[in-house]
Amino acid sequence: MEVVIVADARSGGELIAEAMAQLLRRKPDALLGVATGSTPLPVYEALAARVRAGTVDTARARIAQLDEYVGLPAEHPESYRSVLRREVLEPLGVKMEAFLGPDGTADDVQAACEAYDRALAAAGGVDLQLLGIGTDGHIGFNEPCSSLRSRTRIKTLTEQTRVDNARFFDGDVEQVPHHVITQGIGTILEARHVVLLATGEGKADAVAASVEGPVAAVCPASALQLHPHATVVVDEAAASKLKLAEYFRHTYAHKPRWQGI
Ligand SMILES: N[C@@H]1[C@@H](O)[C@H](O)[C@@H](COP(=O)(O)O)O[C@@H]1O
Repeated sequence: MEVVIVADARSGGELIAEAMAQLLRRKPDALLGVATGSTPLPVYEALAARVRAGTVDTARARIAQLDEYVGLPAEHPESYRSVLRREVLEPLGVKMEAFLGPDGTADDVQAACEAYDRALAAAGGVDLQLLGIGTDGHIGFNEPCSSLRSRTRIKTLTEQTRVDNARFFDGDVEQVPHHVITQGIGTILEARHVVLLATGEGKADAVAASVEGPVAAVCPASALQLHPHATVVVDEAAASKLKLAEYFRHTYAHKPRWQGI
């Protein structure tokens, strides 16, 4: 696992967008796994700026969804499908035909989850999966004690996550669904490169537990320690509880630049 400490969210966005751009230059039909939440927005903005500047071509890029609310119609403005269309696909100029996501309104939710795992595999697997992190260490919607080998499935949100996400539902926690579909931790770990971005002091405890704590289901993001190519990009505030911060700074500062992240 590589930890990169950046000055601020904007620099983190630039760093990860450049990694995505390099991937797309190498593999124009790369499958990018994307996350919702406010943290990844600087990544999408920086990548969209490259598309507008003509330094990266997304004509053949494909986008895969990480998680979804159960029961929200696809056209609901806060369904993650709508959010991703608005914040990722449209700015990047990627068409819905190149989008993969689970059906949050399926009658048979379990079948929809299994179908999504099959669709990801049939698409050749995710090349780069971008993740945020919940204050409790969740990735996707894999709440604490999710199996470290879990597949895409239905989960019940903790109250804390519903409260955290109420800001997208007029601040009204009652509107936040209780159930979600999320790629499992095992599914996420199949991506060729996993990149987690965390910014702000509120994520400092979760980052420290994930990076320097034991691999434990109680902190789902700690599963990234098992991935052969995992990058954790954190701003100064999110890095503030890392005991090995100086070591991470030193190793990244002396890394051959051609290696990228
Ligand atoms: N399912 C999403 C996660 O994928 C995201 O990482 C998390 C943190 O969101 P934010 O980046 O806004 O703090 O929110 C939700 O729970």
